[in-house]
Amino acid sequence: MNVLDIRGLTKKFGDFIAVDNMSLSVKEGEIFGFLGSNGAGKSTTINLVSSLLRPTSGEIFILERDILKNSHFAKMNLGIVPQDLAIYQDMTALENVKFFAGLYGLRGTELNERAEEALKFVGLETQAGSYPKNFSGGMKRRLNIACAIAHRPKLIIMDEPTVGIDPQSRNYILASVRKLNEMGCTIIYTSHYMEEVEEICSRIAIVDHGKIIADGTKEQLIATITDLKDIRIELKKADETHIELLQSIPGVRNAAATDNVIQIHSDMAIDNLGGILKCLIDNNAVIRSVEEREPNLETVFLTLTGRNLRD
Ligand SMILES: Nc1ncnc2c1ncn2[C@@H]1O[C@H](COP(=O)(O)OP(=O)(O)OP(=O)(O)O)[C@@H](O)[C@H]1O
Repeated sequence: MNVLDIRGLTKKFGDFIAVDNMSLSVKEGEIFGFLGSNGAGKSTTINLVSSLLRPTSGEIFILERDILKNSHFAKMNLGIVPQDLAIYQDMTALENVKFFAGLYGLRGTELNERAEEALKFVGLETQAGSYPKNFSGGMKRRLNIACAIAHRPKLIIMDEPTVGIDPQSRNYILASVRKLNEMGCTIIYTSHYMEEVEEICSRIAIVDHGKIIADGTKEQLIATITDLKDIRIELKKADETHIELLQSIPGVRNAAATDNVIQIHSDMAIDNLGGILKCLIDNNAVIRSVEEREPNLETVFLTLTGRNLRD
């Protein structure tokens, strides 16, 4: 069964098209990665699925029911972990979870039990009576997750839940995603951290300018670009001139710099590493290291969008 179906979804803000005729299906049991750079349209899509925004056109189905015609059903089956923390500082951790679970219609003993269960799930049971203002960023994120899962939704959408938190909390959140999935939840996980998506997602869609430009397992996506090699050259100082010159070398499909690391995707069949290094040296670059890698998801993203994920 499809837990989510998006058909021909478009959202315009004035003349600007944030989501452009998008179609997408997520099957029960998937951890579905929704990958895109800043402004690609991920959050707008999530806001449409959670009915915070109304589509300009198109349809959305949760568990095969149109969300506009079955708004209560859609709400009960959906848990959203928003990008911006949605927790109240002046309520305790437990009160926060109870408040959100209450919005989904839970009452009485069931409300108390589910709220405590959700707090335990994110490892905050000993902090039930504490106020989030005293929490670390990672603890706040975990509380945010507890608020979204207490009503036991079938579909959980997490919008960049690991932004700006410590590695320990990040690992905790990734483990929670897996555990929720094992418990039967379907997860949509948006991120612009490629490694996370590669690590936990069974299927990945790449979104760019409001469109899905690729959709498949990691292996399927990589198989679309296996004729490319990935060369990384760390320089003392990289600048735009280097990028422009490299782009004119035969075989180089694209080159981009992040900090002082130049990433080049080049035709596997053309032996041009010597030429690339010579070009850099001739243009006064000081080379710190050179590495050639197998193609990965990042290669796919860069090839398809012409940009690094975190530009
Ligand atoms: N309410 C709004 N009014 C006008 N433009 C908007 C509105 N909301 C979003 N946009 C624009 O729509 C585009 C998509 O934004 P969106 O937040 O969906 O991207 P995103 O992929 O979630 O990016 P990020 O990773 O930064 O959250 C952006 O260019 C954004 O500026």
